[in-house]
Amino acid sequence: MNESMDASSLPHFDSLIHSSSSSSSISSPSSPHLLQPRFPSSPLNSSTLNPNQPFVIGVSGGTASGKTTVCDMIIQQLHDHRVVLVNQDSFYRGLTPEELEHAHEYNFDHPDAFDTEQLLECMGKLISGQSVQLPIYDFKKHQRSTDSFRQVNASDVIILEGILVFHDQDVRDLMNMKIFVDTDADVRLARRIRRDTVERGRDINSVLEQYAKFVKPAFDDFILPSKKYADVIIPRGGDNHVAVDLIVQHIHTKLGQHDLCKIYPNVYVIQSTFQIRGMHTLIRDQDLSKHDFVFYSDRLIRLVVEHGLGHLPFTEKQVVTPTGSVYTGVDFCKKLCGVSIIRSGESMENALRACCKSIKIGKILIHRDGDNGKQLIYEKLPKDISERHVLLLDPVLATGNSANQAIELLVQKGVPESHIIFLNLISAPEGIHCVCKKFPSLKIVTSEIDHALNEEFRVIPGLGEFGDRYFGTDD
Ligand SMILES: Nc1ncnc2c1ncn2[C@@H]1O[C@H](COP(=O)(O)OP(=O)(O)O)[C@@H](O)[C@H]1O
Ligand SMILES: Nc1ccn([C@@H]2O[C@H](COP(=O)(O)O)[C@@H](O)[C@H]2O)c(=O)n1
Ligand SMILES: [Mg+2]
Repeated sequence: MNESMDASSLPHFDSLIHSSSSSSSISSPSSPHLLQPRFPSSPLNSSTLNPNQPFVIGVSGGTASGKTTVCDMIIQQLHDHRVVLVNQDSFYRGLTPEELEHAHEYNFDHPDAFDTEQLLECMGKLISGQSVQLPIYDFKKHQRSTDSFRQVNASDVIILEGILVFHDQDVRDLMNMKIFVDTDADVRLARRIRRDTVERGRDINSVLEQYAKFVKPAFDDFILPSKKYADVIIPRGGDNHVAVDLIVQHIHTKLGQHDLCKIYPNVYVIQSTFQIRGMHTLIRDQDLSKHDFVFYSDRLIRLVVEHGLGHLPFTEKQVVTPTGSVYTGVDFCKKLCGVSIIRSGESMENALRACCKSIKIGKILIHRDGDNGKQLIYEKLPKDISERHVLLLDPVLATGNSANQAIELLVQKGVPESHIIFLNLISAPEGIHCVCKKFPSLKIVTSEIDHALNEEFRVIPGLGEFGDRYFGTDD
């Protein structure tokens, strides 16, 4: 699980640390515990998912690139959320008396300078909603405070910032979003000289010597190679207001989303409006007439289908308008088809036909009461289905067992997983986990994610048997 140390990094590890490594608190890169997964309940590990997990952002970059500045800007703009900042610096190991005597020979830029085990433990607690006391590190004394801590409480957003927060895979796996602050080396060195002489009690010669001996080589060996893990790279750090605004917008969107959308990037819940909530309120009402149930279900289905079509690939197309001007637009994806899971899925066919003229629609029947609870009974699919994008139709996703059976069939027929868009009106979290774990590249588009399944595997609050209510066979 963990990054092993690059052989190329070893020469930069100072002789003092080599010679005293057995007595120093710095662990050997080959310590057996480092080979074990140390924090199994990462937010992306859905089997141990806590539905109220905070959004975790990692911010890395070279020294003095502006990481702390960017984090402060993000925190300021997220003022309507509870946000905490965790600095990797807090987890610097304090130097032993022997190391302190030769502090200028110590490599503070090597991954082993940090207590990553402790960082993982603290992050694990914060992610699971507990408060933690973070160590306070003194850059002048190269020591942690022995009598004071920084109390950090559970939050909606946790920002973990530091030069090497992308180095260790277990730490990376905690993050929902990774930002790399990319600032020119000469700018960084100039800032570092100013900061370290003004704030960290160093003289200019020691800053330059440390930079050449440790900071720059470690940047090349550890920090720069970790840039590839970033989702977003911010050139010019805190000067880049556009990038920071976009990041804050994205975080706002993610915080407003269902937790499952944060975990599974291919799950899309259509943006809720009072119209949509109103229609859901009606179709969930057990006293709604059959006629109205069909009417409002059809309206919602149409919205889901339109939204699903928006996820198909497109090509650029130019047309000439009656004014003689050129309009640059897009051309719809032509190679597509629908597949309905009988019987409820058939209720979605009209909406698909209304949006896509003469679209081919295949059918799959899965019987739920067979030996293993899911048996394929019937299938009729377009012969060239492997060349098409497939809109798979089922208004209610419950356990995900029949959906997986249907998707397996499509994949067997040669449809790439990423060419399948599964459309639902209502999805249960259990069904989403079941489908997304098995088919992570498939997209799910739904109008609402419900609370859970009950002991009879019915979606709660749900709307009862969709097929019976839609086709009038419920009395
Ligand atoms: N855009 C900027 N323009 C000028 N100075 C900056 C800018 N961003 C950061 N600094 C200064 O550079 C130093 C390092 O910035 P900081 O955000 O602490 O970087 P990091 O956390 O990456 O080490 C600080 O003294 C800070 O005030
Ligand atoms: N006792 C220490 C500990 C760390 N450093 C340097 O700090 C840098 C990391 O902090 P940034 O805010 O710049 O990201 C790192 O490059 C270490 O060299 C130190 O000088 N003394
Ligand atoms: Mg900093």
